[in-house]
Amino acid sequence: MPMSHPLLRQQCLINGVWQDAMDGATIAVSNPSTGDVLGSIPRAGRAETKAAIDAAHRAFLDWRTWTAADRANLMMKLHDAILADKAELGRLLTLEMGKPLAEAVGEVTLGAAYIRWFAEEARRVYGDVIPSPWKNRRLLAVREPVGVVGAITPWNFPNSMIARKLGAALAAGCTMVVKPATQTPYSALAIGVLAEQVGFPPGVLNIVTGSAAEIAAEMCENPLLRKITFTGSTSVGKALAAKAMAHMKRVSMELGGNAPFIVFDDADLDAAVAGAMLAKFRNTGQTCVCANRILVQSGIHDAFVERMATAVSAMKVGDGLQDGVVQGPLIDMAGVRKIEEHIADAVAKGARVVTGGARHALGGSFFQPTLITGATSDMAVARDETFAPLAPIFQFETEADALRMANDTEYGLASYVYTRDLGRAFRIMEGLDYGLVGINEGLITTEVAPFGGHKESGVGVEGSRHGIDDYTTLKYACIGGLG
Ligand SMILES: NC(=O)c1ccc[n+]([C@@H]2O[C@H](COP(=O)([O-])OP(=O)(O)OC[C@H]3O[C@@H](n4cnc5c(N)ncnc54)[C@H](O)[C@@H]3O)[C@@H](O)[C@H]2O)c1
Ligand SMILES: O=C[C@H](O)CS(=O)(=O)O
Repeated sequence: MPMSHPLLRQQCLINGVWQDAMDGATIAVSNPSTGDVLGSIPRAGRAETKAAIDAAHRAFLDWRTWTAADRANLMMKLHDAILADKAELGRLLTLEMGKPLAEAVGEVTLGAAYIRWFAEEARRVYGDVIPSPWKNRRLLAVREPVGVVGAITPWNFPNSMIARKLGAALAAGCTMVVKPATQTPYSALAIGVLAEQVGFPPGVLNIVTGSAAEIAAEMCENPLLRKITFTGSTSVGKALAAKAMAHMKRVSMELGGNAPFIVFDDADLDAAVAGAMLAKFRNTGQTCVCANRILVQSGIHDAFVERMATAVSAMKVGDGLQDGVVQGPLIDMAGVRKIEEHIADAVAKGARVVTGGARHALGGSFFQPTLITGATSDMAVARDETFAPLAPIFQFETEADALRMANDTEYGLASYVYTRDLGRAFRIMEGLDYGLVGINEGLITTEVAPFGGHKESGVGVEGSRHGIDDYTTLKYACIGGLG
């Protein structure tokens, strides 16, 4: 019996019609806190995805003719509807993903903010009137919507990762086919419910759940689909980008991270500990911008470890719907095995567990928030994205050591530095090879600022005044015969 929730839909949304997979196949969706089955979703594949792309193309031919102001007005109705239902959307998100309810409602609020931001940006998609080199011609460069967009999104932020793509796409005049993560489909489907309620025309937003490989293959190969935007792991993103480029699709890739969190001797200790707790343990350590390595200068090291150990051991672990819980379960047992591997590898190479280090007494995929010291660059935790509540402390001596250690990774998404020396703050910010830098701040994401990675953390930028560009194309018009 599926759970009771006012925004629960257990079908795909294609051309404004809620529908099952053509062969009736389904996939169960479970609550990671309890293991209970919440419901199911269609196991759709290529045929359903083709139908969704066809619908999105037909809708695009009309949606692109709407004025930017009319698109923006409808987007603001979606923004208002999301905020009006943020409590229920947050509860649904916690049920399917496990994050603490306050974080879930915060994510829904951020998702609405992306929709509002791009509703405002819709009317600022400017082109150029170019000074002509010819007396009898006039030159224009016009920004137009790229067309039908395929979006594939992760489980860790099942609302805001869709909203920051959907907002930019709708504002630019594009239509979309979304494939949400199989573990967390209901937040996406709930956005579909609200879009339908506020009056988005059928086919503007389509949501297809099921076989990731089959759905992605249709997105890559279907000539009516012009762009693929992906948020997820670097390994999947690289493979998907290669397939998409084989068919000359535009691609945006928001991929994995391995954020350094640098603390200098002159840092405000309390602020640095508070920032490290946010950057490391938000979403139970399952964010792309999580501090994966905490680099602490030797002079402040012991004091930092003592304060951090107190904060880490004080966190309440449990079902995200329970009051006071700040750490939920990992999404699945694969996540548990990965943190166990990282801890075992680190200890075998000389690290010390200060607090945590084992599965939580609650069982299932709950894990003790863990702090280790004596971490070194030869450890797995230094090279791979842990994506779990594990805080490894590395020690460094000089500014040059800190930058070298921080940049010693193929990733380049988020980074953080705590210092009260302004010159040092700029030297480190300018030396970090990352798309995002938090200076004396551990949580920096906002819809108004650009979000995108360097190196193997991705291609493209989401949010900010730049985020809409990837959903447009430039057309050059040369008007001659003017006598
Ligand atoms: N840079 C960012 O903005 C950002 C944001 C959130 C998460 N992430 C990254 O995402 C990862 C965690 O999310 P995840 O576990 O859902 O990632 P994932 O790559 O396993 O899955 C992401 C999406 O891709 C789909 N997918 C899986 N295999 C596929 C395939 N072969 N072809 C096409 N699609 C496929 C999944 O169903 C899901 O919808 C982490 O690495 C995290 O850093 C990055
Ligand atoms: O996991 C990656 C998300 O982009 C995290 S954030 O909420 O956008 O910072």
